[in-house]
Amino acid sequence: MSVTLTEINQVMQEADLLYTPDQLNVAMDQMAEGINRDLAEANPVVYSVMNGALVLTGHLVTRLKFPLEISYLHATRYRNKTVGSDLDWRAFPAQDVTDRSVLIVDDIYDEGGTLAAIVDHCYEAGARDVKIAVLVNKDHERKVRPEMEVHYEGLKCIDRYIFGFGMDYKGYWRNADGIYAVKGM
Ligand SMILES: O=P(O)(O)OC[C@H]1O[C@H](OP(=O)(O)OP(=O)(O)O)[C@H](O)[C@@H]1O
Ligand SMILES: Nc1nc2[nH]cnc2c(=O)[nH]1
Repeated sequence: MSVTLTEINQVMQEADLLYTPDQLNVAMDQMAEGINRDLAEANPVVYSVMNGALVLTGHLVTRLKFPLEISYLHATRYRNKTVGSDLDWRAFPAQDVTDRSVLIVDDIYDEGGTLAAIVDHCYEAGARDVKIAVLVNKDHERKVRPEMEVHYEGLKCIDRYIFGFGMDYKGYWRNADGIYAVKGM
């Protein structure tokens, strides 16, 4: 997909700010409180779902006050586009998670196809327990697995295409320190 810097800059200029950095910090404090409470004795592997979870993971793990391992996996449904399709695994989890506790960290739970596939993969690989932490849960009725539990959720968001704090608009603005909604989307 070709995109110009003019478009990228215009998207930011016209975007609606949904959550400020201060609001994100409060949300991440609350997420960390729950994770510290539940997983302090669990010796978990924390899997950051690339690329979107890169920013959240860095902020979240410094709030966790117990021993853990950090790793990553790369699965993408959107491929820097604004509409998702089938899941493309670009890097499978590397650790042996047999009988381990796993914490999946992702930026956004939208339709849930990504998280559902990752959770299934971890259990198939022998994980004892898989928990999910997301910064944003998009509010709509299109969840592919509505019964899937999200254990640590920072914020709800309206049903628009959002970017910032790890989330992209056509590959850009993952570096924005707030969360924004694209005008008209
Ligand atoms: O709930 P879903 O509808 O499955 O969407 C959520 C996924 O979409 C985004 O990833 P994306 O595929 O855009 O890749 P990225 O992490 O590289 O941005 C996001 O990081 C989640 O992993
Ligand atoms: N950047 C971004 N990625 C997503 N993946 C699923 N939903 C979204 C969204 O609203 N924004």
